[in-house]
Amino acid sequence: MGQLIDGVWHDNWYDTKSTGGRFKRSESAFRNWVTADGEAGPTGSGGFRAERDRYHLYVSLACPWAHRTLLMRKLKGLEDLIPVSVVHPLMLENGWTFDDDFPAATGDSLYQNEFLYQLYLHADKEYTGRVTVPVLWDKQQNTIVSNESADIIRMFNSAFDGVGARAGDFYPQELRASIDELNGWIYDTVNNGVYKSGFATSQEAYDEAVTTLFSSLDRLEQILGQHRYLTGDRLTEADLRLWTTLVRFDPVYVTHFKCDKHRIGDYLNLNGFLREIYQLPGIAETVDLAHIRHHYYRSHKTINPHGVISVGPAFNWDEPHGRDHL
Ligand SMILES: N[C@@H](CCC(=O)N[C@@H](CS)C(=O)NCC(=O)O)C(=O)O
Repeated sequence: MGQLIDGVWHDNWYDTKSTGGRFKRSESAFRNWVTADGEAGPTGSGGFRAERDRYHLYVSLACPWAHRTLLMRKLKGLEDLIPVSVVHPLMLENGWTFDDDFPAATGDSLYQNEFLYQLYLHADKEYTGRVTVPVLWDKQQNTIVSNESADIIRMFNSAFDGVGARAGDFYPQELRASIDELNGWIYDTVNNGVYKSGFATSQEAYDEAVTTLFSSLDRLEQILGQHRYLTGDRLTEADLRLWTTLVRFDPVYVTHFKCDKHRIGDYLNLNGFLREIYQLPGIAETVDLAHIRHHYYRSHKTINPHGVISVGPAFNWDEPHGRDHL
């Protein structure tokens, strides 16, 4: 686990000393957009037109941010348009690697790199910053279009509609204000909240994060008791973004990140919502619990030094979700 500084890899853990034990997530560095016509998107530069067989997605099956992109790729039927490489679940002294000695780890099918940081150097040989997944790669310009999952799912949602994507809009105009508002606090207190709890190195930082996390889960439980999805009766990107954290919660975050006030299985509505989305066509196959559990328990030596993987709770996400009445 480390980062690149002026193009050189340094193996070091997150610095929480300067922030009173608080984990601060860095901003993503590559923020260009694939658009239908190749015009620039909301950030970055233009020149990335939606085309078949031009882009490649690098993910970890363990990572909740990368998982968002796999969900959207699946729902929009982009599997044939945008191939995927999957990193090895362990993220240790070299960061993410392309070792393929773990089921479903593919290696780097484009460049046969050993480490993900080599791909970042391929895009920018002086790169300074974290080396994260997901990465959307452009095979034509040989560079990273984006390493920000929130932006990548927006591109997948609409940019490829003219070149063979499946119909479906998960960020509809009339719900954008509501989706943006939900995304804001869910990102900060839930998606990132579990990491802030787990990576906290002071009691105060942990207490703050875990209290806010469970207040948000209570609030979400209320919302999901009123309607089927977060914004009403339609599945949107806000639901997908929440869901990738929920699916990791009981198998990992409860014990590994000390998010142990309640399990998702204890909440009627959150648990039904988790199951309903899990049961949508194609979604269960995006969930790889072996990658998820091996990654967290074995990569974070500061919080689980011996890498022992807990037995994990029993659950069955195939049971009826009970949300048809909503
Ligand atoms: N804001 C980024 C965050 C991505 C991210 O932090 N990914 C984690 C994996 S779950 C990662 O690659 N971490 C490596 C590191 O921080 O060095 C996004 O949503 O795409």
